[in-house]
Amino acid sequence: MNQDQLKTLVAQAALQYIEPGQIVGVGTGSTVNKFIDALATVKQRIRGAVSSSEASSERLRAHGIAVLDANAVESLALYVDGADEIDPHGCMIKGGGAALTREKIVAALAERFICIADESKYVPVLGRFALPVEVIPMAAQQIARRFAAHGGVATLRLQGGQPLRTDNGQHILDVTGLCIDEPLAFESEVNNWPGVVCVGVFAHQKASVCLLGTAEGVRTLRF
Ligand SMILES: O=C(CO)[C@H](O)[C@H](O)COP(=O)(O)O
Repeated sequence: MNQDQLKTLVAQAALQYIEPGQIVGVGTGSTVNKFIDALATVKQRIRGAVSSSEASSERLRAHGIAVLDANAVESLALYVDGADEIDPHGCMIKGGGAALTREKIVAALAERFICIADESKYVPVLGRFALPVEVIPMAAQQIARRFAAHGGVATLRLQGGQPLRTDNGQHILDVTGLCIDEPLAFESEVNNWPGVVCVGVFAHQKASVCLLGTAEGVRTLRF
């Protein structure tokens, strides 16, 4: 099976967690797009979705799935999203699709985070994937210098030759050269740096379950 087929497999497997009448938290990315398509097949059974990006909202609406405002919801039973990396404790790097801030907000509403990922995302230690960090533009260089003190190299993410603007109107730094072996402490530290909107380490909002697509089928990891 190729990576695309593995994404389809785990996206469909996530449907087993959907219960009648639920409002589903929905992430962002190519794996989640497949989940949204799968969710459309059971849309009569759910009340709607809280979405983590404009792109996911658009896809949900195109399928006729109601998109609710996060402020209108007190809690969600579950949040389904992909990851760029996931470690053996369920901590993740996310934000490859630049939606990390809203992803963390919706994940924080949910009792359970169901991560859907192909096996290439499963790593012993986080940090091989460049860590996305959403920043206020005027703080970008000082944040880059702080990462340099940690051995990281921060690069401003571009789109069409211009700094990418997130759904929140901010910039993204992608940081290479990090070895994130204490994700909880690292997430807390970076969150405290002035100008950081959101760091793409998900340790406080880690996965409860990961549906990992492998050549042998879906492996369920519980954390
Ligand atoms: O964090 C994300 C978007 O901000 C995605 O979940 C992550 O990038 C994985 O994406 P994909 O399913 O396309 O591999």
